[in-house]
Amino acid sequence: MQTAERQGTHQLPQVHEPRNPGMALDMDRVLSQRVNRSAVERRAATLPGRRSVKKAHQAAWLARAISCIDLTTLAGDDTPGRVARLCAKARQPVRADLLDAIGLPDLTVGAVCVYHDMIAPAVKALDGSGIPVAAVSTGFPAGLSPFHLRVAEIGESVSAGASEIDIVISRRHVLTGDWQALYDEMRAFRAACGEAHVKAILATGELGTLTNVARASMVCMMAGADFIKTSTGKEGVNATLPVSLVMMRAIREYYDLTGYRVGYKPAGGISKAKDSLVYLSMVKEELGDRWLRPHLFRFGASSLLGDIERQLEHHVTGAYSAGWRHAMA
Ligand SMILES: O=C[C@H](O)COP(=O)(O)O
Repeated sequence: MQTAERQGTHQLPQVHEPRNPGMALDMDRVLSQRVNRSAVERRAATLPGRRSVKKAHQAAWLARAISCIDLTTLAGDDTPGRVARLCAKARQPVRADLLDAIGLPDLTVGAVCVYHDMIAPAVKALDGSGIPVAAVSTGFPAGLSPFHLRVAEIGESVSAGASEIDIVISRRHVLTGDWQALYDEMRAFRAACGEAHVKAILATGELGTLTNVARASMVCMMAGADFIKTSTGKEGVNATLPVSLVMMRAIREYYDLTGYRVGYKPAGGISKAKDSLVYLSMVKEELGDRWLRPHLFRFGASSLLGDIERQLEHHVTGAYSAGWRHAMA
């Protein structure tokens, strides 16, 4: 990273990013997506071993990871109290003395991500912070409720104050190769979001092949997705490096085709600081520095922040604290 970037996201100049308007469904382009699984897996396997994040810059990279977290709670026993505590963590993700030590006293996470009923407490708890509330929607996680209810759910969540909506696609449209149906569904979801940004959750662990992942990514971007996201966190297999490579390359191809930058959100099972650094270096290599900002990259994670805080504490004090001290996130 360059010197200015080592200061962390909050000192970076704001970049204006025009919103992806989508385009007509280009079936030839969709069907031309073909992925060689073993080549992708070989390339992905080389990533964790590479030391692309130098030790001296690690605190800055960890801070960058924090700024890109969608701090998430998606549990049946969520309460306004739990969400308020999570939002306090979102406002001040790391102990104040550690933030001062790394020179980023105003660091926050990228967003707080909750179910619909928890939007109101989250909006209240984040008032004045500028941190957006993201809501999972459209019958999350399976997406199998009646279509009109899924569309209506988006409207309800936007009215309740969510400015980001994480929709789930109908996996059956991918598994049956009905790309037109997937496109129409995604377009309707995008329209229902209005000004709120929409993240399309592909549930890649249920799509069967990496070729399907590439095609579904392309269709959702053509239909106007602001972000494509791997997983709900509830599938048997969630974010992986091979899937991320495929989705990032689809994002790059879409950018080359249209000039619009679509964001990327790996989600589910990312809980270690060192894994977050691998993802960041992958984004840097595959998409470039411009994507290393919260408006184009997020981690969907419920427990990653706790481990990053531990690593930052070690970086600043030379000692590790016990894991239980970071229980909330
Ligand atoms: O989108 C976010 C995921 O649901 C979080 O998954 P996680 O609990 O495995 O971090």
